[in-house]
Amino acid sequence: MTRISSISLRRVLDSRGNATVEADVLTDSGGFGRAAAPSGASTGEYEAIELPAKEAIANAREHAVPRLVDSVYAGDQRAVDNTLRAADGTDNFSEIGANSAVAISMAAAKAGADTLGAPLYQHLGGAFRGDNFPIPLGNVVGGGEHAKDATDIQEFLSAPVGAPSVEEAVFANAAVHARIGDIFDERGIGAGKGDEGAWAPPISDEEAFEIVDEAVSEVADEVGFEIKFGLDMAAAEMYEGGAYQYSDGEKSTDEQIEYVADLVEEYDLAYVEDPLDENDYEAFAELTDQVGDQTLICGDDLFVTNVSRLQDGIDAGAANSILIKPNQIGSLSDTFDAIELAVKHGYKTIISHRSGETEDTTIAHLAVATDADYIKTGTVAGERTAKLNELIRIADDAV
Ligand SMILES: C=C(OP(=O)(O)O)C(=O)O
Ligand SMILES: [Mg+2]
Repeated sequence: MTRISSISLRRVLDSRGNATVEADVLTDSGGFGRAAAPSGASTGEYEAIELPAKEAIANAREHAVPRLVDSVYAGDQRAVDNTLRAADGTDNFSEIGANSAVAISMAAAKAGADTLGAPLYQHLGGAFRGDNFPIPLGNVVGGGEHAKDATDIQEFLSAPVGAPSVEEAVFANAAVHARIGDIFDERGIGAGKGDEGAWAPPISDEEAFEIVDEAVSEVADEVGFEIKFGLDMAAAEMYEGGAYQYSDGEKSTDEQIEYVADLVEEYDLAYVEDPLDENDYEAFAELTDQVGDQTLICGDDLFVTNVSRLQDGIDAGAANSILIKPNQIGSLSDTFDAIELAVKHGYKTIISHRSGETEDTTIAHLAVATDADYIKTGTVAGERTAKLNELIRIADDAV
């Protein structure tokens, strides 16, 4: 009933104005699914390969589409993804492109859900999902690879850990974003916005900590529940010549560990993503040993949603949480495998957008389907609110 009858691939715009791959999957009985690949800027060294959109589309049309159409059932996600892997023939989707692969994989899941008449989160997660919601981590200030002449730290993330509902959490993050804009006005700081819609001010990390801390506690007082904040340090992007390069000087690995541990203490950080280089499991383990009982130490570029890198991290005690980005690995099945391994070992899971996004809402459903602890999908820009609003709709049984 969910047999794939056709697949169309096209170039569409992402939020940075770059071309990305959109896939439409149709089934014999009229089910339809459409999904688009996101794209990273601060990509991990070990991610699956994104090809230029035209090349990814041409290669997928030649190698993957003929194997899927009239043969594979969209409702059988493993079969779809195994076929994509077989059509590609490499470990990292460098032949058909992880962008074509993930778009087809997600579109097939949506076509399967549509044919079955179920919301995507229910098709992926089962009948008992849909009551628990992830805490949204909202990027409110940032720089790094996402904005020029702004903070060294890539993302300062509002974390409404005490919110009674996903809706209130989403609005709390928007209020923190707005309050930070007011503080910039009060201080005469002119701030543009980075790729994800976070403020991108020309200030030091130190001043950003002060401002985010103030905004978070003011909004927490207003809304009446706890809001903390966290960071994505994207430290692999800063690591050069054996040290972490900041605008005001460099830090050795030991100094970086001490700096992050002190920040966790001083600001009671809820979350720290990629505090160290993506090849340094040992330093990650040292930091996790020091502060892992107080905060989440999360691997993004470290794990790249890859079960074998995650297993290495589990063995080394390198973190206590994992960022999950389907396009880092190229298929939903591989994404689920990473989530299952993480959960089995007590890791928290954070489903994430990329800095280049589209209006696609698959990750909102993925987060609910897998009962993820957090979702990181921005705060205010349209391609970010697409996911946040979808979470609100899921909670309202309106999908
Ligand atoms: C969302 C992120 O950015 P990018 O998509 O550029 O990797 C991140 O690093 O977590
Ligand atoms: Mg990251």
